[in-house]
Amino acid sequence: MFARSAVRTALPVARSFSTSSARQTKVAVLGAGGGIGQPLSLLLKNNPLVTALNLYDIRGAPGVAADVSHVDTASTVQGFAADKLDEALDGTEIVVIPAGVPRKPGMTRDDLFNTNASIVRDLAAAVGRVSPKAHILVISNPVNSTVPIVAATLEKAGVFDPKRLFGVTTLDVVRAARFLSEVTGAPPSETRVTVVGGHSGPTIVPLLSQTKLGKDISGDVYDKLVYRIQFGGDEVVKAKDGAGSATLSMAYAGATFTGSLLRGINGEKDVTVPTFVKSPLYASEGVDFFSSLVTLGPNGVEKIHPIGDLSAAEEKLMAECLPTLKTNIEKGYAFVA
Ligand SMILES: NC(=O)c1ccc[n+]([C@@H]2O[C@H](COP(=O)([O-])OP(=O)(O)OC[C@H]3O[C@@H](n4cnc5c(N)ncnc54)[C@H](O)[C@@H]3O)[C@@H](O)[C@H]2O)c1
Ligand SMILES: O=C(O)C[C@H](O)C(=O)O
Repeated sequence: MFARSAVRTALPVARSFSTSSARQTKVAVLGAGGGIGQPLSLLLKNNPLVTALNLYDIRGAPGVAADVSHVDTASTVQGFAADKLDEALDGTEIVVIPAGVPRKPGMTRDDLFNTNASIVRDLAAAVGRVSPKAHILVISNPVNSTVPIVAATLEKAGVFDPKRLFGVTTLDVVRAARFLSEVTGAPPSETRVTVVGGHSGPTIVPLLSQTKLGKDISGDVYDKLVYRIQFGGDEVVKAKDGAGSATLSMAYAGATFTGSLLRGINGEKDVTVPTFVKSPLYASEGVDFFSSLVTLGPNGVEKIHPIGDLSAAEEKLMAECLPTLKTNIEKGYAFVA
């Protein structure tokens, strides 16, 4: 459908940078006391491009902040209790949102909508009021709906900038690299896969045909690999047996994506990773948000890359993805309207 994109699909992990020329960047984590929030805050404390870290939660953030603040990196850390949201957001350039409830076995991500939609809407409204220029990174599920909820909330407030809103789909990319490496025996650094679409079961579309080591996988091995990438979240939910969903791998993925955005904001060129953004790619089919390779720059989204050539199997996956994604997005919009 589209010409194959020439961009590199490698997943940049959080790396060390010289901070001498880096600008000051205050990052807020909303939901910092949770299963994702705590390790994510620790990993962000370890990123030299973060100069100040504001940790907010309705429960426990000051304790997490006191703990993380002892790590001997340069950034400052402050914790904010439930009634201090505006203070937590003041002056922030990046707001990462892992606030909300996780799944239990037997639930879909969409089953979280009733609880998480209002949490995300209220946090987005506060960001729009206090830090309208902040980049917002949404982790809370269902991502396919919570990102449109944030967009619609900011639109209502007259401050929506589509270049600054991201659904974090990095865990799908992390899983795809890991699982493909298990099939091929090659290290994950050589098995990077662009994963497009959304973040739930059939809306997750791994483009194995565009990878050197994945393009010839077929038959049962292909089907099982795609299924594992699409339903990797369920694997963790089942193994945790009622105690939640992925937290540690998600913290790694969230810190990786935040690190990529920080590098783009700081002027590094060609930082190109998959993320769920307001996108023209399938807008003609009524799908306003879509995850694909995006180049990140000082103002957030710099370029949304074409999907590239799809194999017949991927065309089929895409045909399954789009109607569900469209429904999920419309549900998010409708909640705010
Ligand atoms: N995008 C992804 O790939 C991905 C991966 C894993 C989990 N998730 C999602 O992330 C969310 C969090 O998962 P978790 O395991 O950390 O859950 P958790 O229950 O361990 O933590 C959630 C935290 O959010 C806090 N919270 C609730 N309401 C809040 C509010 N109004 N303001 C601030 N904080 C609030 C809670 O107090 C809690 O500390 C879930 O919705 C989960 O489905 C997304
Ligand atoms: O599976 C979940 O509910 C959490 C997350 O979206 C994941 O992919 O691990």
